[in-house]
Amino acid sequence: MKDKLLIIGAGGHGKVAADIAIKLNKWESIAFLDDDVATKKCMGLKVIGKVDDYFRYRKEAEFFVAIGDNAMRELLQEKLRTDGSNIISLVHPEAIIGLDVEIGEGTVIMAGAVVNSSSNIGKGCIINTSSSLDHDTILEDYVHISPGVRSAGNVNIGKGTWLGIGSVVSNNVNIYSGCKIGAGAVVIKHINEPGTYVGVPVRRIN
Ligand SMILES: CC(=O)SCCNC(=O)CCNC(=O)[C@H](O)C(C)(C)COP(=O)(O)OP(=O)(O)OC[C@H]1O[C@@H](n2cnc3c(N)ncnc32)[C@H](O)[C@@H]1OP(=O)(O)O
Repeated sequence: MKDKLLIIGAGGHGKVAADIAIKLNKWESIAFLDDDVATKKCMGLKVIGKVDDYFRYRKEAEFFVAIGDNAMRELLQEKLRTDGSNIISLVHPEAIIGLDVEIGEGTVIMAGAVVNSSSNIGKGCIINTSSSLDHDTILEDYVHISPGVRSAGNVNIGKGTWLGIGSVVSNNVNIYSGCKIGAGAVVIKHINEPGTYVGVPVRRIN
């Protein structure tokens, strides 16, 4: 463990990641890297360089990639990893994690989220505020579970899929990689093709 944490991305998602990191009280210093040179501070923490500056800090710091877009987060996290950077995950002290749960590197679990027992959460996932994933969930890498999602037991969610705010997934359902599930949508059957799905129950719109 290193005593410096660099959060990549000083936007809204970066703020929430920083909030968790500060509350965890594990690092002596926490700062941001961001390509917007106009942003000098975020959450009272300094922005000390651009994203590509990670390379010169990679021996002395740990990193968290706080970019909301699943594809961009994947690209950057994989680049950092290839260059030997140490990527951490962040779990809010008021998230509830069941027994026998695995959490991949670069994943964040936010305040009030519940991940129930025997679930396997991939790398670079976002499990957002007050969402719940029930027992035996599998999230592949770089999935985003938005605030307030309710997902039942034995659900599998494919790589890079985004579940919109307040969406609901029934038990024993698989959702394919690269899907967008709209705000408030209800998924009651397997989704076997990438696409954007909305409504109750969901229908594909593109
Ligand atoms: C902490 C945070 O803030 S995390 C972020 C959380 N944010 C979210 O969860 C946002 C979720 N996003 C959505 O629901 C979006 O509407 C998406 C991704 C499903 C679709 O976005 P787009 O592809 O831009 O679709 P667009 O807005 O053009 O809408 C296409 C049609 O689908 C309808 N539609 C879009 N979203 C929904 C929805 N959630 N439920 C029902 N209908 C919808 C639109 O009304 C429109 O219908 P029309 O053609 O009859 O006018």
